[in-house]
Amino acid sequence: MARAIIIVIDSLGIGYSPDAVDFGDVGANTFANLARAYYNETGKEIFLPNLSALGLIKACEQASEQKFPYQGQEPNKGAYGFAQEISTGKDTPSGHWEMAGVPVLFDWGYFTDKKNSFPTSLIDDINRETGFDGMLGNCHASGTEILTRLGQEHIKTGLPICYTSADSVFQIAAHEEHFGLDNLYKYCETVRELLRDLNIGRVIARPFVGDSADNFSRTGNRRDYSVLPPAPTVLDKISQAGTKVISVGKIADIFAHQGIDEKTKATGLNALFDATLDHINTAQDNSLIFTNLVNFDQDFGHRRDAIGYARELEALDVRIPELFHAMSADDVLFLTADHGCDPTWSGTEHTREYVPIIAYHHQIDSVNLGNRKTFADLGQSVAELFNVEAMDYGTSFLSDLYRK
Ligand SMILES: O=P(O)(O)O[C@H]1O[C@H](CO)[C@@H](O)[C@H]1O
Ligand SMILES: [Mn+2]
Ligand SMILES: [Mn+2]
Repeated sequence: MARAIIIVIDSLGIGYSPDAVDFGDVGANTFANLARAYYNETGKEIFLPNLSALGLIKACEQASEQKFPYQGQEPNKGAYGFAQEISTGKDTPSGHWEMAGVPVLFDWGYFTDKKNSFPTSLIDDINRETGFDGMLGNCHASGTEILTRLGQEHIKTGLPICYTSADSVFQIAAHEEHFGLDNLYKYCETVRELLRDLNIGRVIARPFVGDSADNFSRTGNRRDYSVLPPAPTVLDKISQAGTKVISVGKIADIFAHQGIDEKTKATGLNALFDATLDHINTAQDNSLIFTNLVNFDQDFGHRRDAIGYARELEALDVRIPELFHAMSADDVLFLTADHGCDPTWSGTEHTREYVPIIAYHHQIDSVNLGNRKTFADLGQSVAELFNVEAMDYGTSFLSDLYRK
């Protein structure tokens, strides 16, 4: 039986979607805009020979009806299309759950006030349950900027740094040594519990190290505490039917550990990629290897670092042939994204965009999958591939991958 590999290039949007106006994101295009910025600042075209051969550039050109500078090839071995999100939010869980066949059609709870973001009653409950005298932050912030601003005070006072964003999140930054990793995780678990009536998607532990504002840096020990997806995802269905579902990176956290049979964590693009390859080299038949490449979003998208993002895409492109080499005759590879995060856009938030859907197996010709109406088309295709009952959302494109 087949194996499937899904790799999420976290935040690689390919052009603002028709509903971007509701998000203030008309004009955003993570991929095209970073390629332009890279060309304008370095004089070089982004070099993506492998991802372009799979159709990534074409998918973006189709989604946005725009051209941008790149060096690569015409699509010649893969299926490529662009998918619109039907979930209400442009956050990571919504994007991942939708691609797994379960869009988020309800509204998340949000902390909308930029300052004094958390309700006083919630802060009181947190202080009482955790035994702390207070918290720092209590505002909207970028996770790196807030360390520069409050990291020192955190070390001095021992109080955790709590912040949020336009996403449905409660984030907690704390020093790995001064505050301690276990204490941070314990604090997060308490907050997760106290948020139960507010419909907040995730509590995120953001541990960091360093001894001054110049060198505070976040570590790979981030942990996401997600609520459960609103319905069984394709991961639950195939896992129950006997497919081994293997998470690489933060996939397991995003799915609240539902429908996951094995997990490997790793930090950084190359380590995540190596872990994915290890699983492709060893996983039994009838497995799904599901990887999230968080660095694109966390280190470049939110940091509004277009040049870094472009270089990271080139670094990913170089490694694509290793995937082909590791894949067996029946294996199917999917590349996609969960939302946009245009590094040339104002602010530091995600952007409402189409995402690419790329598929590859060794016998595939170049196939244009066109405009997909929901990310759930991927989940529906995975359901068909592993022979489980159809999901409620999405249209499978599996047969298109074997069209001659
Ligand atoms: O600025 P940092 O801490 O990276 O936060 C970002 O990461 C969160 C989760 O993706 C988003 O809500 C966004 O605010
Ligand atoms: Mn994401
Ligand atoms: Mn993000």
